[in-house]
Amino acid sequence: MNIDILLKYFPGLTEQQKERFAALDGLYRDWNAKINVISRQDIDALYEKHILHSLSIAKIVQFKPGTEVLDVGTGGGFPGIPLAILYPLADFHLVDSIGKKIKVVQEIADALGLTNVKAEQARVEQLNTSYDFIVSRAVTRLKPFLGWVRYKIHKSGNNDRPNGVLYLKGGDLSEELAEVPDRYRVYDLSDYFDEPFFETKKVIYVPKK
Ligand SMILES: C[S@@+](CC[C@H](N)C(=O)[O-])C[C@H]1O[C@@H](n2cnc3c(N)ncnc32)[C@H](O)[C@@H]1O
Repeated sequence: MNIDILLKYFPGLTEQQKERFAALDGLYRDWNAKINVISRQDIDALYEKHILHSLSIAKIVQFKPGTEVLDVGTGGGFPGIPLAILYPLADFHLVDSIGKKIKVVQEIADALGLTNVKAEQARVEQLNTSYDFIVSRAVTRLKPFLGWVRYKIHKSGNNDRPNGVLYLKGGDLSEELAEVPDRYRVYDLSDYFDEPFFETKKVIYVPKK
């Protein structure tokens, strides 16, 4: 598998970024055979459905050096690992409540030489740390999620958008969005990516109050 689909949307990748993204195919195939972190039928679509989907957050906010990012319920490292490759000067804390998933994430970060990733087995509710941005995909409904992370976002930052939550979601979100305060913005990923996979995909951005 090759990284052409990433280069189509992120043409300015450095050699080191290209090498790291290219290495993910083998790393995820090996680790997924031992510990299931990606559904088996999805592994062939790793670059589109997992890596590019994770990177879609970069179409909404470009993390400046020193930005602190928490990935809640990272599973096998999504969206945190692809974002950490794209933004080597930002710091990423990837947490999941399941230890064996965190083991895979740590092994992959180590194999890539990613020094800006800290992977930790933790429930997000137990963390006492705070961040500029909180990213996530497929963990829970927005309302309880915003409750979990409410006091974990720094007041101010130096990015082009105010600090907040960037949540990757799909499908009809009208019920879910009706439950949360209306300061969110919805970005349709079909505006950024041509592939049918992105037709129903969105980034929900909720700036800190
Ligand atoms: C469906 S998986 C998604 C994994 C990854 N974000 C992705 O999109 O591929 C949801 C993950 O959230 C984790 N999770 C659920 N509740 C959590 C919590 N309160 N704190 C930390 N992790 C949690 C689960 O262990 C699981 O690995």
